[in-house]
Amino acid sequence: DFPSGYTGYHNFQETVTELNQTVTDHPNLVRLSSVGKSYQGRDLWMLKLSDNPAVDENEPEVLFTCNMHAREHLTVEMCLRIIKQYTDGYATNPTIKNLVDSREIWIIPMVNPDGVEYDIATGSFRSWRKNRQPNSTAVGTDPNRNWGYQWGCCGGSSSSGSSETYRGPSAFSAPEVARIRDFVNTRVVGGVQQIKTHIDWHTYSELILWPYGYTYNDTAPGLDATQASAFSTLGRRMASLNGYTPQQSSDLYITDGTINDWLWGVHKIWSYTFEMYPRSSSPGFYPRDTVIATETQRNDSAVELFLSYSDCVPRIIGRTC
Ligand SMILES: NS(=O)(=O)N[C@@H](Cc1ccccc1)C(=O)O
Ligand SMILES: [Ca+2]
Ligand SMILES: [Ca+2]
Ligand SMILES: [Zn+2]
Repeated sequence: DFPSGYTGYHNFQETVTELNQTVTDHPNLVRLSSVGKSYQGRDLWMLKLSDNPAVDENEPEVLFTCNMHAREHLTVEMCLRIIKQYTDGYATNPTIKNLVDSREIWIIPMVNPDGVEYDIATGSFRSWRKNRQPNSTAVGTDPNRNWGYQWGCCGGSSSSGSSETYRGPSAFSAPEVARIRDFVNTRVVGGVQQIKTHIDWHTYSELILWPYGYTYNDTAPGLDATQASAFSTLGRRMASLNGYTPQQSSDLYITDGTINDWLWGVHKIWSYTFEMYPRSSSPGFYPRDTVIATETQRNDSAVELFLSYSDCVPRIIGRTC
């Protein structure tokens, strides 16, 4: 489990308990389901947050994914913060009520439960990143290099099983990735993808990143200048609210097979990565639990702005949808 100084972070079971408690406390706002199983058989839990949550209403849908990388424990706390903010705040905050009533928000707080449990199993952190799926030479596929848009195209991932950025033997070979793919694919209703926007939460560096990651070019097939402008305008506006640095993800380094590139490339979902606190390698992946409240609440206004534009991101540059 988490060592002393870090017990405020949620392990897999504590996350499940928190989700179940949310259902108990707010049965008219949330519905809990699993999108399937991790490699080692843990449920990939997903909470739906909306009015009439048992009904598929014609409302823009939003996806939040957290803890794809095992050691990035602050990110599960970010998903739990969003859940708390938009359930506990519903009765008293009209802005929150309006957003919950007019959107359907899907939250997957722990994308990589096997990796999380492995990272904390000995009581000392192991700096584990990947999932726990064996490969021909080692263990672990990087879930953020295993998506099937421009998979392995461009030197933004590794073919070596021991690498931290191992892309897997094929796209979607990681069960955790395949299960989220399957869920997103079910949200194509009448030929229209219902999910409009997405944030994938990572640590660290305090960045807001948008596609594409596989090319340095600002525009590329399926991402024109207007769309690039909408991505950067919303990205910059959110960065002004949380103090992170906004940039196209390839300005950081080239990546291929990321969730962002697949969600945009295949589904035209406005997909961002937020790299949370800290800015640098001290304390890097392992800030003590005393920072959780501050560093999750730091994103409250950016998340609110994001949800407000989730019906039509190009509205931020004066376009209609
Ligand atoms: N969280 S991190 O340390 O793994 N960094 C991320 C950064 C990242 C995330 C999404 C697109 C491009 C780059 C990564 O997947 O490499
Ligand atoms: Ca609804
Ligand atoms: Ca819907
Ligand atoms: Zn990460």
